[in-house]
Amino acid sequence: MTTLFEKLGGAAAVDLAVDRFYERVLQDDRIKHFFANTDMKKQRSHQKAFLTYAFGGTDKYDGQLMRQAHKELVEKQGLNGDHFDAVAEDLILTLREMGVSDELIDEVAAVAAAPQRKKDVLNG
Ligand code: HEM
Repeated sequence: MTTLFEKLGGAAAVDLAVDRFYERVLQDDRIKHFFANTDMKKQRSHQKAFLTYAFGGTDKYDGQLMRQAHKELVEKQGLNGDHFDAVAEDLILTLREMGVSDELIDEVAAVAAAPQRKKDVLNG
């Protein structure tokens, strides 16, 4: 079975995409404020984590950890579904810009915005 991660080009593709995705997220007025106090290295590792999960490149997804990591953002900064969707949209635009096929983009979108994942991040 070829995973979505492999179809997209594996770790090399994630590394390439992470740079562009990172730029896009930090310029997005809908969500950039969440990263205002996060250092650059952490921000990059965050975008990479997001992408790797979205590409199905890890089996280490831990719902409890996701809840913990975003709990304060939800409670103190009002992180909500619109913000989550904005990040997912930035990911789709990044992949489109990179020339990834619509078919693969649809697959990524389904994984990235999987209901359980969204629920975990938003502490729902
Ligand atoms: C599937 C979706 C997501 C995944 C897999 C994910 C992944 C992670 C992980 C692994 C951490 C803790 C480690 C780290 O800081 O690198 C984290 C923290 C964080 N996440 Fe997410 N995240 C997701 C969605 C979001 C969204 C939608 C936002 C805001 C728009 C967001 C903003 C943050 C911020 C600001 C932190 C704290 C960084 C810090 O320590 O300053 N995340 N996320």
